[in-house]
Amino acid sequence: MSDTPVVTWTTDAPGVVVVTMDRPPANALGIPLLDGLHAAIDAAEQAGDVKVMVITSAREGFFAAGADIKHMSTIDAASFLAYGDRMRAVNDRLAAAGWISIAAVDGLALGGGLELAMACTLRVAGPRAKLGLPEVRLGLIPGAGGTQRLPQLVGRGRALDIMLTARQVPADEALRIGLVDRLAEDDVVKGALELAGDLVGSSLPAQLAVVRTVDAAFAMPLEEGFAFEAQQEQGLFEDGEAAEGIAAFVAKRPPSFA
Ligand SMILES: CCCCCCCCCCCCC[C@H](O)CC(=O)SCCNC(=O)CCNC(=O)[C@H](O)C(C)(C)COP(=O)(O)OP(=O)(O)OC[C@H]1O[C@@H](n2cnc3c(N)ncnc32)[C@H](O)[C@@H]1OP(=O)(O)O
Repeated sequence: MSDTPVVTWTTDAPGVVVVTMDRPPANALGIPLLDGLHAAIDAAEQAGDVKVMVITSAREGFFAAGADIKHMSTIDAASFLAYGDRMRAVNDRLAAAGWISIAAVDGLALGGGLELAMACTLRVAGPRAKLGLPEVRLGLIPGAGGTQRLPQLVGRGRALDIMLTARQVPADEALRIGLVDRLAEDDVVKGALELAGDLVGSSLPAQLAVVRTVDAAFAMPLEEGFAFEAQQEQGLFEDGEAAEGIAAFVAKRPPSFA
């Protein structure tokens, strides 16, 4: 068994961490890779100063090929459930993290690999990116959040088309339908870091409140969503973020946010 870490992380700029998956041959999301992603999230939580996390791949042609089918072929139902829980836990931790996450995809992101990318706040695709949820070809459904997150990004009809046909969506179509947010001409990590650079100057608490409020719009009736929005806005006044942003504007100086 190789002791080469399958997940590494580096800090490329203040507040920005780049997490790289490298599990030969296809970044199948087996236990070693899931454990590595949990460890990277643990490290970011312990650091306490992460504003943006980029998640990418060192595997040529692959972001992540999905759940580890070979592993699934060897386990019983109970282990299958535990495996699914561990995969969903990575996605749920990312979706609720105290930072903005960006999936930098320039290869195949299939099944659980696309579910991982969709659990991130934003997605940047390179020209070689192809994204899909082919689980029906295995007699499965996208069981790590894909049936919930894909329709929120691309709408019901397109989500059904993608999941029912198991097809791979190329980068340009993914941008057009909202499955990815930006296209990088070549170096997808460079593109993700440019996006990170557009994020880090603003208030992270305010950005996280925007993410929570947008997500709430899919989970509650409109009037409750308006009330939740007002509650989030009030919290930003109470924790001083808004006061600092407004004072900085008036004083014509850069804000010093939390
Ligand atoms: C029983 C009660 C349980 C109750 C339910 C409980 C809930 C369970 C929830 C589980 C969580 C679900 C999570 C997720 O939604 C499920 C999935 O992700 S399923 C997997 C989805 N992914 C795929 O289907 C992709 C499969 N791979 C391919 O189609 C092709 O490999 C490819 C990616 C298109 C590449 O094709 P090629 O270029 O031709 O290359 P190869 O096919 O030769 O592959 C190269 C090499 O990589 C290995 N590999 C590729 N994908 C995987 C994979 N997903 N898992 C493991 N290994 C993979 C492939 O075997 C080759 O390896 P080699 O043979 O060379 O050693």
